[in-house]
Amino acid sequence: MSTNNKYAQDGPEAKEIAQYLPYFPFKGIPRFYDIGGFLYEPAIFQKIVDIFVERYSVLQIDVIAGLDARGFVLGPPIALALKKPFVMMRKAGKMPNTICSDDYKTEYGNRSGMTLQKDKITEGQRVLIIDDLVATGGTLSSAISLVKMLKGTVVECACVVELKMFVDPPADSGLPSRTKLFKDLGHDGIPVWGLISEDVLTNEAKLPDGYVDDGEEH
Ligand SMILES: O=P(O)(O)OC[C@H]1O[C@H](OP(=O)(O)OP(=O)(O)O)[C@H](O)[C@@H]1O
Ligand SMILES: Nc1ncnc2[nH]cnc12
Repeated sequence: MSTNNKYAQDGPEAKEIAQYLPYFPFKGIPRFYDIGGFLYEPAIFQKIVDIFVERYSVLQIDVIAGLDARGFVLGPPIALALKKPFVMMRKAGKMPNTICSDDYKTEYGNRSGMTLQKDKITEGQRVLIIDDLVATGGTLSSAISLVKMLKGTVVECACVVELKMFVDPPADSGLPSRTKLFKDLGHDGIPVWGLISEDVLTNEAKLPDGYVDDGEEH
């Protein structure tokens, strides 16, 4: 069974939503995409949820997993609409009785393992993973590992934003490759879907005078 492919990446709906996803220099990178933009616009937030619900309403899913922290904002309304259980994949040390992935890297930082409570996925269950954005794929890889540790199957990883520059960058670019990372970890073949890519994310935030990048990691 496959997804409902009505909404193409960077299609008209994606282009509209992209206007509410500003970017600015933060955490030491030039383009940090801020989901706070669309969360502030109920009609746009609702549109995103509706698009995800439509895409996955035709797929057999047992559990929806959201990633700490921004996947916790997007996952629950989608899980409620699809009437599926929602499980949290949290950064280490936050929940009892967990399994833990290996440490992983994001576009701008190193992370200790991601965790999941042991009883939240059972053997053979079909899991949809949800996050706001995929860049290097380090975070999604940790989530996929957790599902595999509990013998579940990841049906897809779904994100509002997919930064395509990391999918298969030229060797001389210096960028990490998501394709290589997934292959090295045995995750190749697991689908990743993003509604919006950097190609249409053109809303550069106007920075206030005196703006400083006070993000956690540099
Ligand atoms: O594909 P990657 O390179 O791994 O980057 C993507 C991840 O980075 C951000 O999370 P972050 O760890 O900054 O956590 P936050 O949601 O708490 O800000 C984002 O929400 C994704 O989970
Ligand atoms: N460019 C980016 N913007 C927002 N969150 C991110 N997480 C990893 N890369 C990111």
